[in-house]
Order: sequence, then C-alpha cells, then structure tokens
Amino acid sequence: MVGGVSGTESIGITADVLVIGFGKGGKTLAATMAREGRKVVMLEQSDQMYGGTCINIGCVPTKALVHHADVRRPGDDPQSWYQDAIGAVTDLTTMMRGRNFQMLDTLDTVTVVTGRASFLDAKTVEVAAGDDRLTVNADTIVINTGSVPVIPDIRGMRTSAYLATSTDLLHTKELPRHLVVIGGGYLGLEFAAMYRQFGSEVSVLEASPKFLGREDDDVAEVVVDILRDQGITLIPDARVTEVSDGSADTVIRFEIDGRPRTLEADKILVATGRVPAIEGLGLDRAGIRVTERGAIEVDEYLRTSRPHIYAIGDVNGGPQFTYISLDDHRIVADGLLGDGTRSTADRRAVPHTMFITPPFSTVGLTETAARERGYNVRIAGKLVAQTAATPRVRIMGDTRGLIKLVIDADTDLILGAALVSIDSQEVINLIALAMRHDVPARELGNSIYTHPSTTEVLNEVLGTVAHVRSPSGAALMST
Ligand SMILES: Cc1cc2nc3c(=O)[nH]c(=O)nc-3n(C[C@H](O)[C@H](O)[C@H](O)COP(=O)(O)OP(=O)(O)OC[C@H]3O[C@@H](n4cnc5c(N)ncnc54)[C@H](O)[C@@H]3O)c2cc1C
Ligand SMILES: NC(=O)c1ccc[n+]([C@@H]2O[C@H](COP(=O)([O-])OP(=O)(O)OC[C@H]3O[C@@H](n4cnc5c(N)ncnc54)[C@H](O)[C@@H]3O)[C@@H](O)[C@H]2O)c1
Repeated sequence: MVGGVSGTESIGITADVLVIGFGKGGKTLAATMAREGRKVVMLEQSDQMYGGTCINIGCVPTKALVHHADVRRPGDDPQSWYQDAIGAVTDLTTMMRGRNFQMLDTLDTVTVVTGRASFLDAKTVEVAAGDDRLTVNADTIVINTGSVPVIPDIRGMRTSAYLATSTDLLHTKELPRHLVVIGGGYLGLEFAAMYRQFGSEVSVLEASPKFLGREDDDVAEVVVDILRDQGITLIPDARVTEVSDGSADTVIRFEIDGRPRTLEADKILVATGRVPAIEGLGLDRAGIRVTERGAIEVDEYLRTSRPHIYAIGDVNGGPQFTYISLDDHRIVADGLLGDGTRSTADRRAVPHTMFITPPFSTVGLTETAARERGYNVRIAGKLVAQTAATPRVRIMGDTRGLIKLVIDADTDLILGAALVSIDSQEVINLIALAMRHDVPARELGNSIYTHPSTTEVLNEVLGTVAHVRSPSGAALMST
C-alpha cells in the first residue's frame, strides 16, 4: 500500500479532505486543497490508474491512437504500424501516470494511498490492498470513482473470448481483422473510425433506428457519409441476440425488423455506455443516497445526501467528460474555499467533440431543438468543400464536413453549432465562449482571425447568407 502504510493490522489516519479516486476533478481538488495547507489523502485502487481514466484508458490514449492511425501511409504494414502505435501510446500513458502521481506525491500535505475504498460510516473509509487494511477518517470526503463499462446481458456475450472493452483494446497488440463494435455512441464511433484507419474491417451495430439520432438530419448525414466512405459498415436498428464463439472467430447474431442476420468477427468492442462506479463503496453505511440510475445523488453544489460528502465526475451521473469532472472540482473548491455560490446551474454552452477524422464538434441547441423551443431561427452554414476563403482545409488536404450555426434571428445570439471539420475541436471552444458571453453572431463573423486558420470559416459562414444543399439534397441552410 503506497503512503508508507502496510501490515496486517488495521491502522488509522486522519485527514481534512479525503478524495476517493484519482480522477480529473479529484486530483485537481486534492492539489488545490493541499496548496491551501489542508491535510489531504488521495485514495486510488490501482497503481496503473494514477491520474484516472482520461490519461490512462480514456481520452489521451484514444486520441493518440487516432493520430497514429491517421498518419499511417498506404504502404505501411497495418499490423506493425498498429503494434508500434500501441507501444508509443503505452509509453505516453506511463509517462503521464508518473507525472500525475508526482504532482500529488510531492505536495507536503498530500498522502497518496493505493487500495480499494469502502465506507465504514459517514466519516470513515476503509482501504483494502491485499491483506493490508487502513482506515481514513476525514471531515470532508470527495467521491471521484468514475464509471465502468456496461456489458449487455446478451446470450454468450459476457463469456465470449473475443469480447473487449475499450480498455482491453488499448492493450491488444494484434490488429483485429474484423472488429464488430456494439454501440454507435462517442466511444463506438471513435474506435470504429480509428481501427478502420489502422486497416481493420469494421462494422458497427447500433440499437437506435438512426446513428447520431440527436443531431439534425443534415449534420448526422454528413458524419455518417464520412464514416461509410471510410469503409465502415454502419448498421442501425440492430438488436443483438447472441454471440457464439468458434475456434478462430465469433458469430454475432442480430435482428433487423425481426429478420435474423449474422456477422463474424475476431474482436467485439462493447461500447454500449458506462455506469457510475459505486460497487463495493458501501455507500449505504455512510447514508449516501443513490439515484434510480445508479449514480450518487447530488445537489447543484455536488453535495450528496450527507452534506460533508461530495461526488464529482462520472460517478454523480452528470455528462461523462473530463472537462465536466474538472468543472465539478471548481464547484466543490468554491464550496470549500470560496463563497459557495458556484453550481452546476452556472454551466452554459458546454461543447463536445467526437474525435473521428475530421472531428465532429457540437455546442448548444440543434436546429430542430431550437425550432421546437419556439425560437425564430436563422441558419448560417456551408459544406466545408464549398468554402472559398478557408485555405487551411485545403492546405491540410481535408475538405470534408460542414459548418452549421443556429442563430436566434431576433437577438442575433448563437443558439448552437455543429462543426464537422478539421480543427473543429478548437473552433467549437470559441463559439462556446461567444455563446457564454452573449457575443452576437455578427461580431463573431466580423472578428479578426489569424490566417490561414480554420476559425476564419466563421468570417465566411457568418458573413454571408446563402442557400446550400447537403449531399442528400436536403436544405442545409435557410434564412
Ligand atoms: C475510451 C474513452 C475515451 C474517452 N474520451 C474522452 C474524450 O476524448 N474527452 C472527454 O472529455 N472525455 C472522454 N472520455 C470520458 C472521460 O474519460 C471521463 O468522463 C472522465 O475520465 C471521468 O473522470 P472522473 O473524474 O469521473 O473519474 P476517473 O478519471 O474515471 O477516475 C476514477 C478513479 O477512481 C478509481 N476508483 C474507482 N473505484 C474506486 C474505489 N472503490 N477505491 C479507490 N479508487 C477507486 C479508479 O481506478 C479511477 O482511477 C472517454 C472515456 C473513455 C472510456
Ligand atoms: N470524445 C469524447 O468526449 C468521448 C469519447 C469516448 C467516450 N466518451 C464518453 O464516454 C461515455 C461512454 O461512451 P459510449 O459511447 O460507450 O456511451 P454512449 O452512451 O455515448 O453510447 C452508447 C450507444 O450504444 C447504443 N447501445 C446501447 N445498448 C446497445 C445494444 N445492446 N446494442 C447496440 N447498441 C446499443 C446506444 O443506443 C448508444 O448509441 C460517453 O457518455 C461519453 O461521454 C467521450
């Protein structure tokens, strides 16, 4: 057990703040509280997870792999390129894990303890590592244990030798011949695009009738076309019924409209969502309530049903993004050190990026949602290929995608945006900032941007009002 404590008898330590889980919000809060002179204990169940999901098994390795896949040249051997990429990414995460550990361990008032946490009562947590036991008593406790993948209860799936979670795949050195991804959400589509780019055959089975069903049809269609053009087989409305393993591969049986179909694969990625990691935490012993969906119940200040215990990040059932966990830490830090006014209700215009190539980024309302809410909507948009004054996309050799902004015609404020374009993961942050600060669309369209940059597309798209057509022929833009 790290933290200088081992032995078979139970030893007790006290802290001002106990953080359970080395996630984004928890580690940042631990450092903030330590700099304020508070005695902090950070509990993490695995020495392979210092720094949490994002740097070890989430955002960082996956986005690094997307990069490695994208720079593979046609003549490069897929298997050896992939193996090298996995090796390079392992080196990267090892380096980042070490830095994350050091970041806390070098602070005088922080003790990092490695072991699994379980509440004994509302102020005491037991940590177990092998036969070692340690109790930590703290006035303030922050639960930051993240989430775990859901594996659907489908016949043969849980026991299949070919089944992988995203974490398993990140440690698989053999490039699958045929990867079948179950679930077409963020994780499923990112892995599908990445493995296709590495050279695998890829099929995605999605239960919903449409891929990206929450997006406007014209936007979803552009993304789906890009993925299909890449050679990915996208199968919506699929009800997976059984997985049956053979000696060299596995057969996935599914139904579409009641009609049976099959796919053979040498790897199945389960990407059907993640649920809060609360198993074994003994929340009932601390009197901490859990929602019907299995998340720790919190108020807008992220306090649980026990006001001295907070829950931040994926475990509180909020949106599962690293930057939300980080923002959760700001709310709790304000509660512990500031005036306690910051809350989840302050969040506006939170952007998202799906890291396919080119990336797909969104913020705020879709056109459909804005119209449903009764806004007088004006749309500014263009297919990227039809932009004339954005040389960056031509320099980079990728003119796929579209830019679409949803504007309130009465106030000229931006209600939302969907960008499918190189650099969209950067441009979306500018649009989100403009939305948060009520910068009108006209102002964003008339601003000075560096050249050549992808941001310049805002000059063009917001500066003109024209009608363009999506590849399907549906109206993409109207005023
Ligand atoms: C493959 C993948 C790709 C992703 N890509 C992105 C992305 O590009 N951008 C983005 O914003 N988000 C992405 N996400 C989501 C993002 O990683 C999570 O939302 C975020 O990491 C959650 O952070 P957290 O602070 O809630 O906790 P986590 O970072 O999950 O940390 C929780 C920690 O608690 C530890 N723990 C759990 N139970 C116990 C216990 N009982 N005792 C002690 N320790 C315990 C765990 O070992 C873990 O280290 C991705 C997720 C995945 C899986
Ligand atoms: N770029 C990013 O920010 C990023 C990347 C990866 C993951 N994440 C986060 O990780 C979390 C988990 O990602 P995810 O994609 O697993 O979850 P998700 O909830 O985003 O998507 C799950 C998908 O699986 C489908 N599904 C569920 N059961 C199914 C079944 N039995 N058969 C076929 N399809 C089924 C759902 O309809 C849904 O489309 C997300 O909430 C996301 O916030 C973020």
